[in-house]
Amino acid sequence: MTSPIRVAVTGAAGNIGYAILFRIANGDLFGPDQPVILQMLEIPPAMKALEGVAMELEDCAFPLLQDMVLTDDANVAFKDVNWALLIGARPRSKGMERKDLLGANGAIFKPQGEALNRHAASDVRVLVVGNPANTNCLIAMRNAPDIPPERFTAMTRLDHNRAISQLARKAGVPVTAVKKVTIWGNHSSTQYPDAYHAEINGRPAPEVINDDAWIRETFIPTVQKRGAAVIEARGQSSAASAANAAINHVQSWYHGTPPGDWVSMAIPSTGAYDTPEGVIFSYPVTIQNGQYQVVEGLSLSDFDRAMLAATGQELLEERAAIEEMLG
Ligand SMILES: NC(=O)c1ccc[n+]([C@@H]2O[C@H](COP(=O)([O-])OP(=O)(O)OC[C@H]3O[C@@H](n4cnc5c(N)ncnc54)[C@H](O)[C@@H]3O)[C@@H](O)[C@H]2O)c1
Ligand SMILES: O=C(O)C[C@H](O)C(=O)O
Repeated sequence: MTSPIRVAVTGAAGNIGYAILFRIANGDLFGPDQPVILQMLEIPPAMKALEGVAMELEDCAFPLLQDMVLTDDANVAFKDVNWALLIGARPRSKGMERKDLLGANGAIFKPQGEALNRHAASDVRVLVVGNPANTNCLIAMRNAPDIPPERFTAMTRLDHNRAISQLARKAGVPVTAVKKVTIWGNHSSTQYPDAYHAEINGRPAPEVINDDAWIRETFIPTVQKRGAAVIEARGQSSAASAANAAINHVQSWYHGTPPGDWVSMAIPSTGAYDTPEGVIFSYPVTIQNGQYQVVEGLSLSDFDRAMLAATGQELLEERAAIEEMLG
């Protein structure tokens, strides 16, 4: 029997937790033959709710769900984990920017980075979803000095998926016709959703769209502000689409990217395309055998460069605001 993969999920009794746990237990991350063990972390007041979620997981009788751990101790939750999905954090409410959460949420990621460093399996890979995701990821990474930094990533896949859908709708094509979309930089309203290097049915997206004003004045701000639009409409931040994007992120990292396409992942900056060092920056990446690589050789216009510079600058400012939390 294949040995199980241990997946830690923090904030497991929260909204995203509720949308993601059942899919993981169903085998959506690693396929239909790979058993999993869910190691779920919550804070003490949410433990009772977590017990209810665990009862429901049990009631699904998922064949691949080999065991569950429910705990309010990060040392227990991260014991021997192969994957850590760091979701637990406060969501923003109407009128807030994600970086307004930095003080409250940043403090969660220092002890979690330390606990991962002490207890995770040697092959651990980390996805940070809790906002502000890039800078929380930086905090966790810097407090886990024994884990190779490239194992720490933050989620811009939801923005990536949003961008695909917007382009497909505008072009009147199925989402599968849209490839090579990129989200550059921060998971924030300064992110740069890049349609200029994208393809639709194998042709340059700007040529197919043939409406540059729409790209600049509608597409880019729609993707940048979609999280806020969902909060405005639902009264709560996106949960099912965020869970779906987290599943996609892990799937791509685990199974690889298909030929002729790439995905967006926020990773420790490589300095590529003149991006700032020492932050978690989202790039276009291809993935093979569990290793991601930034797509090289894209030619950037002045507009692209200005957009990258703006989001890079915001990441530097976020880092400066939490400098004391970096190990
Ligand atoms: N990167 C993205 O694209 C993206 C998308 C959607 C949401 N988010 C972010 O994900 C986070 C979670 O969103 P949600 O809707 O599930 O929120 P939620 O409030 O429904 O759930 C968060 C859960 O985290 C728990 N929690 C708080 N502190 C914790 C800690 N120290 N350890 C473990 N658990 C802890 C809470 O008890 C709660 O159950 C928010 O920060 C939200 O902004 C990110
Ligand atoms: O926008 C938010 O605060 C939630 C999330 O980051 C999103 O993009 O939907």
